[in-house]
Amino acid sequence: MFQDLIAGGTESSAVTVEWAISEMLKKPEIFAKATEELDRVIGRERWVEERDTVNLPYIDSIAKETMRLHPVAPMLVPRMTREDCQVDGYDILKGTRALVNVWTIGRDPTVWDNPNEFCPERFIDKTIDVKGHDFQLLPFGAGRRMCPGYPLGIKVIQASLANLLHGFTWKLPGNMTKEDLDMEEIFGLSTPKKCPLQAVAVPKLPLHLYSH
Ligand code: HEM
Repeated sequence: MFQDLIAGGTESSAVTVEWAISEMLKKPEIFAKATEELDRVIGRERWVEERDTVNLPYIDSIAKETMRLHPVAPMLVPRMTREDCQVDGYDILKGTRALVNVWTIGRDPTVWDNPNEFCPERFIDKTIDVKGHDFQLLPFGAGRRMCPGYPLGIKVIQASLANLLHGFTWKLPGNMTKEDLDMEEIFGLSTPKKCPLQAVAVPKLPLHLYSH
């Protein structure tokens, strides 16, 4: 069970961070905004620590925007109705298997402006969170079977993304252009990238910070 918890937690965070950097390589101006925030809040003499993340609203918005477009579990975990009920005028019989398609909710044009555009700014100064109360953004699910690891998951995503952006300048390899970057996903129980991201990470902090 512990192995499952560790594997589930680390894989989900790594997939999310890979999507975040891929989306940013498609829209390089976002790197500049993230770098501005990191330089202002952290400076160039140290790495980002977990306690810093509350002071990094733009990094938080990048994480949320990535989870909106690329939820790790696009259909959550299936539910079974325990009694007959009605949802939005539809009769649902007891014992029906119900799937909540958070992937589609995250791209619903009646809920989101320009839903297919990666735009972290949409979360700036908004209270919308990933704690299962804002039904338009449910990357960790909601209710009694919501992800119990979400406080850890969100912190791992924020801290690792912040450090990867703080410590490195990101580029596409060789002559590759942002148009060449493949954004296809494998659609199943989870949604990893079909083609793993290949990118060049160039250190940008003082060299002694990379020594241990
Ligand atoms: C990026 C990080 C993570 C994401 C996006 C994520 C997402 C999810 C989602 C969507 C569910 C299903 C919730 C539902 O159907 O309402 C789930 C369930 C679960 N997650 Fe996570 N998770 C993450 C990290 C973690 C971590 C770090 C742990 C443990 C340390 C964990 C343990 C679990 C467990 C045990 C369940 C099953 C809960 C149940 O069925 O009652 N997850 N997760």
